Amino acid sequence: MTRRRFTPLDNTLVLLTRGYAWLPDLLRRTRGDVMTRVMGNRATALRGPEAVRFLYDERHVLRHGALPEPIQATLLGKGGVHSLDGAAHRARKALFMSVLADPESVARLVRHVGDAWDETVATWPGRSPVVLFDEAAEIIARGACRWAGVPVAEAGVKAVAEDMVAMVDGFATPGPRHWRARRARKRRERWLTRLFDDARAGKVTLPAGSPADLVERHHDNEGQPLPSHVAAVELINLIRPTVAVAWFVAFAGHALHRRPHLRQALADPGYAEAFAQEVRRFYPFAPFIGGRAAGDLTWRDLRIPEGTLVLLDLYGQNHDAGLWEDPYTFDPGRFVESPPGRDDLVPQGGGDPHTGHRCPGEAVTVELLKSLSARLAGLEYTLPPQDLTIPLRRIPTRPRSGVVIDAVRVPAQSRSTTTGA
Ligand code: HEM
Repeated sequence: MTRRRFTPLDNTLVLLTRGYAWLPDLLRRTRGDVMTRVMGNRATALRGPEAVRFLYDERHVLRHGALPEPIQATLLGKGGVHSLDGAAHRARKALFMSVLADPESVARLVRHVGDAWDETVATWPGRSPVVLFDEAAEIIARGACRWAGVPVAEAGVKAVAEDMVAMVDGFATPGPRHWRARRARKRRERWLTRLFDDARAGKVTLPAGSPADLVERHHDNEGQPLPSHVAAVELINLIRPTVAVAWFVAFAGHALHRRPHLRQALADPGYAEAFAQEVRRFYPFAPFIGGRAAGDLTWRDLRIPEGTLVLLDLYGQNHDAGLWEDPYTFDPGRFVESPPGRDDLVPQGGGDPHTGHRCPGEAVTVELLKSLSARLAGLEYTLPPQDLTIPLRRIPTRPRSGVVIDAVRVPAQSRSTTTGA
C-alpha cells in the first residue's frame, strides 16, 4: 500500500494559523511520508535521529538559497553563516566554535550575565511587579555586550535588548511584528558595521581576544577578511541568540510556578543542568529547520526531487512518544542520570556542530539557563493574576504575560550563593 500524501495546496497559510502544530499534524496524518508546498516551494518533512543524520549530510541537503527573504531580513541577516555550505561554511563555523565551544569564553559570558542579573535583581524589590521576560532580555543584553566587547552606554542597553528581541519575535509573521523586526535589523547592522569600520580605521580599539575582535580579524576560506557589514551580521549572530535565552528564562519561570517543589533542587548544579535540558525539550521555540535537496534523494521509500525544501520537525521530535516517555510531562528527572542523545534532543538542531549547521550556542544556552534558573529559584516572589497561557499558534511563542512577578525579595543567602556563580 502506498501511503504517500501529496498535498498540492500551498501550506503557508496552514503554517501561519497552526504554528507549532503544523508539521507534527502533517506528519501524523501522512505517517511521515509527505510532499507538500510551502511559500511556493515543493517541501517534505522528516523527523527522528536517523532523519537528523540524513539531513545534516551535505551530500543530501544544502542551505544556500533555502532561506526565505523575510527570514534573512529579520532573524538572520544576509551573508552570514546560516546560508553557507562546504568549505566556506566550515571556515565561518570555526570562528563561532572558537568563541562558543571554549569553556573559558562560555564561563566569561555566564559571569557577565550573572553579574548583570545580580545588579538588576537588587532593584526589583523597589520596582516590582516586573515582567521576567523583559528583564531577562535586558540583563542578558547587558552581559552579552560586555562579553562581546561591544561598547554600549548604560542608557542604550534597553534599546539593544528590544531590537534583538524584535528580530526573533517578528521573523515568522506578517504584519507589524515583522516590520518592527526589519527595522531592528537595519538599525543594529548599521550600528555594528560602523563599529567595524571605526575599528579598521583605528578610531576605536576592540578589546583584544573579545568576540568582536575575533570576528574583525577572521579570514574566510579564501583568506579574505569579512566585509564590515558581514562582520556585523555575524556579531549579531552572537548577541541576538544569546538575548533569545530570555525566552527560555520565561519558560523556566513558568515551569517553577507550575512545579514549585523543583525550586530547592536547582541549588544542585547537576539537577540545574537536567532542568535546563528539560526546559529546552518541553517548551516550544524553534519549530523546524530546513535546506534544499542537493540532488534527487531517497529517504526510506520517499523520493525527494532535487531542490525540494527538506524540513526537520524539531518541535515534533522533542515531543515524539517514540523517543520520550510521557513527552508532554515536564520532568527534568529524565535527564538526571543520562544526558540527552546527540540526535534525540534537537531544540537547536542536530548533528555535529563543527561540521554541520547545528547551533554552536548550546553550551551557552544550557549554562546561562542553569545559572539564571538557579538564581530565579533562589528569590522569593509571588505571581499576581495573569495570563500564563502559551499560544502554540504564535511563532515564536512565550507565556502571554511574559511572567509577571511581584513582591520580590532577595534572601541574603541567595545573594551570597548566586554572586559570581
Ligand atoms: C536561545 C536559544 C537558542 C535556540 C532555540 C537556537 C536555535 C538554533 C537553531 C534551530 C539553529 C539552526 C540549526 C540548523 O540550521 O540546522 C541555530 C543555529 C545557530 N545558532 Fe542558535 N539557538 C539558540 C542559542 C544560540 C546562542 C546562545 C548562540 C550564540 C551565542 C547561537 C548561535 C547560532 C549560530 C551562529 C547558528 C548558525 C549555525 C550554522 O549555520 O552553522 N544560538 N540555532
